[in-house]
Amino acid sequence: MRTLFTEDEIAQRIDAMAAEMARDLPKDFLLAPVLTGAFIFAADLLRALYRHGADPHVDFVQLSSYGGARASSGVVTLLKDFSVDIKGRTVLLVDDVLDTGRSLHFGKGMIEDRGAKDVKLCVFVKKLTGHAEDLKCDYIGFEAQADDFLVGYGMDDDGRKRGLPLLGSAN
Ligand SMILES: O=P(O)(O)OC[C@H]1O[C@H](OP(=O)(O)OP(=O)(O)O)[C@H](O)[C@@H]1O
Ligand code: HPA
Repeated sequence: MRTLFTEDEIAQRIDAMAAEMARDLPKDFLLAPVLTGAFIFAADLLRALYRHGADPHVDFVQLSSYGGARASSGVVTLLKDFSVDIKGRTVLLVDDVLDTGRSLHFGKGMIEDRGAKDVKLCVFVKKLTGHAEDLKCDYIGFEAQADDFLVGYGMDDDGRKRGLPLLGSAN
């Protein structure tokens, strides 16, 4: 396992992202993390937002397309829907990694279909893949190479390594 970004680098980057979001987003925005991978990033981001004066509502959605594999199945399955009505709201959809882009594309489509006022996309790390879905992210923490299989900071390798506090590459 190779370290790509340390705990300190991650904390500093999240603080800077939160400062930008707290400045730019409306006071009543909804923070929507995509389970499972985004739960660690979302927890740190939420507390950094609070330190910067933003106090959003939080609601989770759960999507799955990889299972235990290192490559996308190509099909995104909705495992848990939003619990709140998102009509008319500004939603910040938060994921751990953008790879093919299918998951965020799917989540964004759901939010738009439900009549949100605005959808912003935020990702902890964007892989420099030739994205299957052409998605514009509003907030990007880090970039990684397409051939790195990322682990740690919420990201798993067949269910393991989510708790690793840094961002690593398994290959
Ligand atoms: O851009 P993509 O190619 O769609 O890949 C990104 C998605 O893949 C992972 O989810 P996964 O399906 O592995 O579920 P998990 O979050 O439960 O690990 C990750 O958490 C992202 O949601
Ligand atoms: O590189 C990755 N690591 C873990 N989960 C992932 N889901 C998409 N890409 C990745």
